[in-house]
Amino acid sequence: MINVGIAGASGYTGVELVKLISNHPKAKLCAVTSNSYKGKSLTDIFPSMRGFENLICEDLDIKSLSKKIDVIFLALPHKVSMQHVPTMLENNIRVVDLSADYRFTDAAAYESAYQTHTSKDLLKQSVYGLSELYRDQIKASTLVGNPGCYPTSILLPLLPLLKEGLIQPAGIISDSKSGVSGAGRSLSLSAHFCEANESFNPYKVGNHRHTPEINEILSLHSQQPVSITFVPHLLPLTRGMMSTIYARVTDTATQDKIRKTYDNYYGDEPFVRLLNKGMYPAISHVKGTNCCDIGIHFDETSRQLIMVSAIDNLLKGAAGQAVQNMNIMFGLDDKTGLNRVQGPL
Ligand SMILES: NC(=O)C1=CN([C@@H]2O[C@H](COP(=O)(O)OP(=O)(O)OC[C@H]3O[C@@H](n4cnc5c(N)ncnc54)[C@H](OP(=O)(O)O)[C@@H]3O)[C@@H](O)[C@H]2O)C=CC1
Ligand SMILES: CC(=O)N[C@@H](CCC(=O)OP(=O)(O)O)C(=O)O
Repeated sequence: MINVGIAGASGYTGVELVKLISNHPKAKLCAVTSNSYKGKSLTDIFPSMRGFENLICEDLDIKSLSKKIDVIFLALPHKVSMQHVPTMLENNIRVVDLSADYRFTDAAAYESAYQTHTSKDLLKQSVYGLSELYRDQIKASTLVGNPGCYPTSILLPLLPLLKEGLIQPAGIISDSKSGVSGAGRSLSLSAHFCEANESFNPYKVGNHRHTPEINEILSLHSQQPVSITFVPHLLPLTRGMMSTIYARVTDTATQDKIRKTYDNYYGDEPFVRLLNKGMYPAISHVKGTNCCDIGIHFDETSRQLIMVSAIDNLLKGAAGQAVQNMNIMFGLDDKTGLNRVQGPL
């Protein structure tokens, strides 16, 4: 059994992790932490979590945690994770960090979006946790920077085609939409019911913090630096995310080559599903699963490719992918403890 701790269990991704680890056949939930609910049970915080009365939130005390856990999920805000990770690694605790603190290799790119990084040395050691594309590095890693939710929905469709030279690095556009749980559990005006309900709006146009993350990863897999146009929108839904991505193909690309490339990269992957020609994803089809569904439309005349992807932002976009990464780190099958098929909704 893998002994697991979850820091930030009182947040939206933290509580998803609690549910996943509690049902995981090879992992045991040994500790949960919260900043403001210390001493309270998960049932006190989330009345729907019946049966978790004995799971009491504790302080993030690394010495005490190191006696009982092998791995910790950090469902903490950016900048908070980096205060703890160096000591966790020194105490032989493996880390899957859901914040942005260890997603970058280039500290300057991190700092362009999040300001000062205080544990830059560890960026050389951390591995980007996009499970399907970084599996070999994740296997050998003690520190995984779990990808952002928008980056997951954008990189999964783009990376295989970019790596194989089938799309042009210039002029890629992603028009993306997220449910409100993407903003986390703490209160904010834009996540207020009356602001989000029955509405739909773009936000952080031209300056969203995920743009440098997406560009860094795309550029690492491209012949030339990539600078994507990324526009996020807020959907009046609790959970779910969709990205509609536009790219120009290269001269060598054909419909057949594009589909075969996806098949080569994802044919054996349990959680990435390329839909048949003419079929497109829906948020309702991936909600509650760790899946990323992808549908494509290729216009031979204009040489324009449209890729549409859908994920559950709290699962493949956060807690589900984090558990998939833990499975890979500990030599388990990716699917262990994760859903490919929705339960009753
Ligand atoms: N929501 C999403 O869809 C996604 C989120 N992420 C990332 O995952 C992380 C968690 O997100 P999410 O669950 O949405 O956030 P929430 O705001 O819902 O939860 C944040 C958690 O962090 C705890 N916390 C806050 N400040 C501190 C602190 N100074 N010290 C210790 N604990 C602290 C909170 O504890 P308490 O409330 O008890 O004070 C809470 O448990 C973030 O980095 C986020 O960007 C990544 C992908 C998708
Ligand atoms: C709707 C909403 O506000 N979404 C968040 C992104 C989700 C998230 O948590 O970002 P990370 O994946 O980097 O942690 C945002 O736009 O900042």
